[in-house]
Amino acid sequence: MDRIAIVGGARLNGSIPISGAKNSAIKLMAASLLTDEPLRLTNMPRLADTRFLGHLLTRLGAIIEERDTETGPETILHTPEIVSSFAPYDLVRQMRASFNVLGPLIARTGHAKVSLPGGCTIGARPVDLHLQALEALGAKIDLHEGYVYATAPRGLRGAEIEFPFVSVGATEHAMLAAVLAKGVTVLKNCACEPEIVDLAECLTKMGAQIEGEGTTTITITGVERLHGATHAVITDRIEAGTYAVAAAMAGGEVRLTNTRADLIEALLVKIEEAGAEVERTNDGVVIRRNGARLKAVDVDTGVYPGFATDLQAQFMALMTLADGESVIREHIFENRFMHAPELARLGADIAVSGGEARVRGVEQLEGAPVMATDLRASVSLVIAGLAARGETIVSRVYHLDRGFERLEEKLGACGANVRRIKGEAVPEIGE
Ligand SMILES: CC(=O)N[C@H]1[C@@H](OP(=O)(O)OP(=O)(O)OC[C@H]2O[C@@H](n3ccc(=O)[nH]c3=O)[C@H](O)[C@@H]2O)O[C@H](CO)[C@@H](O)[C@@H]1O
Ligand SMILES: C=C(OP(=O)(O)O)C(=O)O
Repeated sequence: MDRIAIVGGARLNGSIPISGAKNSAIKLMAASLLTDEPLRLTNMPRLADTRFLGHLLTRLGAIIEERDTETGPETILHTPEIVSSFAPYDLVRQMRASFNVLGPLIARTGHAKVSLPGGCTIGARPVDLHLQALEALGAKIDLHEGYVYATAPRGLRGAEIEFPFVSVGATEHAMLAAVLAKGVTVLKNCACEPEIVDLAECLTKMGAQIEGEGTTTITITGVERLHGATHAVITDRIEAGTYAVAAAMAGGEVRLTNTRADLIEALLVKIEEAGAEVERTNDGVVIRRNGARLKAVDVDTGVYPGFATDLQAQFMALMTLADGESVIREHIFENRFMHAPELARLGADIAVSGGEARVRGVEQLEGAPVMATDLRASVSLVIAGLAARGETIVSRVYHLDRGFERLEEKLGACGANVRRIKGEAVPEIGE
């Protein structure tokens, strides 16, 4: 298993191009199952998660071609025929979003057998809302031995569905099924995340009829069939936010390009409150910090446009060096503070109680061996390592590789001392 070594102390100066969003790309890849024509996705991130999902889609009948073009990486997904409606445990357990093949499989073939999903262990993460939405659309769902068995022999029918609380994955899953259902579907209390808007825009290019994406009510008029399209994956706001925090932590001046400041406004306001300078540009954002000490700032995670839970660990790393006490409350996932004890190994002073963490800033962190526990937790340890005295070695970085493309290269180009220590290969899923 690879590890990442960081020697702290270097300021960051330079430019970082932000990749396409993992959390959008994987849903768009699932959407490709809805048509027998090719879907061409540009601005595609090359990540462990997109690779794993590629293995699953190939098993279901997709032909996938990855290209590096002058305008960037792209992937063409073409599923002329669904050759199997079975998504096995080994190909679904690694990543939550693999479960999103269930809706498209039912919509296209009328039946599916899909393993219950995995993903970051940041809470219980049930899929009850996904299944309730599919049932409301006319699917018959049974659960046996860790698998969802779904049938809809007469096809899916439009319905009115009100989610009892906001779920990104359930909103997307319902959209993926409803686009081919007969009649009109009205989804209420939907998530408004930018990745949902991106999915709606791609599905619309494929011929779907969708209104209201980005608001809490989405109306979908089902169509008989969808066709091929070309779509650019939206910028990864979590990657952008992560490097914004890294720049604030290490100091210096970092320009983030190929992204949108408006998508991380809730974070940028907090970075400004903490004392770093933020300049919103046409294609991203510039973060500057001189040597002055950061100030403690409180944060509450929330649904979009609130402060993203996927940036909470990174912000906690930043607060470990702030002057004063910062209170960080996690409202989305019940177990998303696993980075706290690892940050403590570097000298951070953090007290966790339920969904609240109190971070009392210290003058200096010191490098130490630490362990990545999930995707965003792992990058928070890298961020802390950038400002720690001496060397920090982060193990289990396969978590990080799920969602950060060429991290060492991107940080290294700005002067960070970050290198990968190659270890034994982790067996690749599906191989
Ligand atoms: C691959 C992907 O896009 N992952 C993102 C997605 O996860 P994901 O789609 O899993 O997150 P949700 O918005 O669904 O989860 C929100 C909350 O609802 C709960 N819940 C969800 C579904 C359900 O059927 N039942 C239920 O109880 C979850 O356990 C959680 O407590 O949105 C999260 C919230 O922005 C992000 O942190 C993840 O990075
Ligand atoms: C939690 C995440 O991913 P997943 O939902 O696949 O676990 C994430 O992207 O931060």
